[in-house]
Amino acid sequence: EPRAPPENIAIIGAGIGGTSAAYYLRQKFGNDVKIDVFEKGEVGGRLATVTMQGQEYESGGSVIHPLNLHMKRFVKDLGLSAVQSPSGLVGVYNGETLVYEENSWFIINMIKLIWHYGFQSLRMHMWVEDILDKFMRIYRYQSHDYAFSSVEKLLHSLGGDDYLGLFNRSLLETLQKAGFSEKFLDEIITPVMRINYGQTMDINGFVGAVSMSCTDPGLWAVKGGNKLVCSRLLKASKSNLISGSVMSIEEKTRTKQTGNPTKVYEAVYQTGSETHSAFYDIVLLATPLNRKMSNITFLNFDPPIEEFHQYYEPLVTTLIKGQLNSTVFTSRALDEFDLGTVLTTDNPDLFINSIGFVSSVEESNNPQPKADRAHVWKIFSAGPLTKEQILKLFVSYDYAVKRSWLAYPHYTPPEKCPSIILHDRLYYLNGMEVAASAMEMSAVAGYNAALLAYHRWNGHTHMIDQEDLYEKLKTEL
Ligand SMILES: Cc1cc2nc3c(=O)[nH]c(=O)nc-3n(C[C@H](O)[C@H](O)[C@H](O)COP(=O)(O)OP(=O)(O)OC[C@H]3O[C@@H](n4cnc5c(N)ncnc54)[C@H](O)[C@@H]3O)c2cc1C
Ligand SMILES: CC(C)=CCC/C(C)=C/CC/C(C)=C/CSC[C@H](N)C(=O)O
Repeated sequence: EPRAPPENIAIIGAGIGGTSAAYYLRQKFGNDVKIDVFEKGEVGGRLATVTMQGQEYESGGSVIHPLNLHMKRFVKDLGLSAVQSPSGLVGVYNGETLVYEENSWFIINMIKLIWHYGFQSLRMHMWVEDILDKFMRIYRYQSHDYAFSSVEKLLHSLGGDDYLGLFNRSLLETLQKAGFSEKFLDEIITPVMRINYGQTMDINGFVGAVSMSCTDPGLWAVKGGNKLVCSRLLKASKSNLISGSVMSIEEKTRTKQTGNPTKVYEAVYQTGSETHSAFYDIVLLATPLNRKMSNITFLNFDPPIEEFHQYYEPLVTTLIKGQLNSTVFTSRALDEFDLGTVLTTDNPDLFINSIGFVSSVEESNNPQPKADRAHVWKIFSAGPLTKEQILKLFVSYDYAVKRSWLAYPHYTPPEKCPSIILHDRLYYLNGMEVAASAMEMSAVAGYNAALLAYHRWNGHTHMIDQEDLYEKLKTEL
C-alpha cells in the first residue's frame, strides 16, 4: 500500500528555490498536504526590485539564459511574459583606457576579436556550449522524476568525473591548461567574472562557465519583475505564506490518540513581537544557512547538524538616473559614446565592478543609450558608492537608489558542497549555490529537493542517485 502522504510540510524561504520546491511538492504529494512557506522579508528573496520615479528596476537577479528551461516553463505556466535583456554594446575598462570595445557591426567585432585574441573567443564559446549542453540533461532526469541526494552526485550524473572536476578546479587553472592567453583571461574572462560574481578567475570552473554563458545572445527577464515568478509559484502551489522568521528547528516525538508515536520537527518562529511554534513532517531549508543570512539554530540533533560558514560576497547594486561622464572611459566626444555596458579588469584602483544601462521591469532594454540624455544606469560595486565616486561617473544625476546584498558564495575550489539531506526528513537546497549561484540553479535545487523528499517518504530508493541515467534515458522518447 502506498504510504499516506505527510500532513504538514514547512519550507523556509520564499525565494525562487523555496517557491519552486512548494510548486513541485504540491504536484508530487497532492492537495491534502498543508505546505507552510516562511519568509522573513519580501517574497522573491534575491529576486527583488527598487523603485525610482514610480518605475521598478531589477536590483537582484536580473537576466535569465534562453536555456534556463525551468524559468521559461514557469513564465509560460504562470501566465507571465518575457522581455529581452540585451546588454547593448560592451566595453572593457582597465582604469586607464577601454582595452576592448564592441562595435555595432557583427563582422567588425569578429575582426577585432581575432585581431586581439586570435580564435580564443570562439574556443571559449565552444567550451561553454559543451558544459551547458551537458547541464541540459538535468531537465530530462527531472522530467522522469529522478532525484539526487547530493550536489556532487547531481553534477556527476551530468557528465561524469570530468564534469565534477570542473567544480573542483579554479576557472584560471582550467583555462590556463586549455591554453588560453593571459591577455584574453585578463581582458575578457575576468571582467565577466567581476560583473556576474564580483570575483576573479579563482572561482570554480563550473560557475565560471555559467558566468560566461551570460555573454550569449537572447538573455531575457520577466515583464514586471523576476520576483513575480515566486509570488505566482506560491499561489499555484496553494501554500500558506507565513511572514515570519524561523529561529529554531528541533526534532520531537509526537503521540496521537491513535497509531504509533511519530517523529516530527518543531519550528519556532517569530511574527512581529510574537513567538509561535508548529510541527512538520518534512522541512525544506531554502535559504543560505550561514548565520548572517538565516540565523536558524538546530536544537538537540544527534549527531549535531553541521554549522554553515559559507562566506557570501557583499555586493551593492546602485541605480542612478543621470548623464554618464563618458570621459572617464574614453576621450571621445560625449555624443560618440555608444556603450551600453562597461566591464572592468581586476584593477584595485577601480571602485566599480561594472556599469550598465538598464530599463524598467516593464520594458525591454533599449540597448542604445543616447549619450546626451539622462538614463538609468546600474552599478555593481563591492561597497556603497560615495557621493564623490558618483560625481566622478556622472556629469549630473537626479536620483540614486542602492540595495546591499550578501549576493553569492565566495568561491574557493576545490569546493565541498553542504549536504542536501541534513537529517531524516530535513532538506537543504542552497548547497547548490556552491556549484553556481543563479535563479535557474535554485529552481533545479527546489525541484530536486521536492523529488528527493517525495521518494524518501515513499521508499522509492530506485529513483534516487541512479547511475548512468544519461544512457538509460537516451532511448526514451
Ligand atoms: C545583485 C544580484 C544579481 C544577480 N543576478 C542574477 C542574474 O542576473 N541571473 C541569475 O540567474 N541569478 C542572479 N543572481 C542570483 C540569484 O538571484 C540567486 O541565486 C537566487 O535568487 C537565489 O534564490 P534562493 O531562493 O535560493 O535564495 P534567496 O533568494 O536568498 O531566498 C532565501 C529567502 O529565505 C528568507 N529567509 C532566510 N532566513 C529565513 C528565516 N530564518 N526565516 C524565514 N525566512 C528566511 C530570505 O529572506 C530570502 O527571501 C543575482 C543575485 C544578486 C544578489
Ligand atoms: C544555470 C545556467 C546553466 C545558466 C544561467 C546563466 C545565468 C543567467 C547566470 C547568472 C549569473 C549571475 C549571477 C549574474 C549576475 S549579474 C547579471 C547581469 N550581468 C546584470 O548586469 O544584471
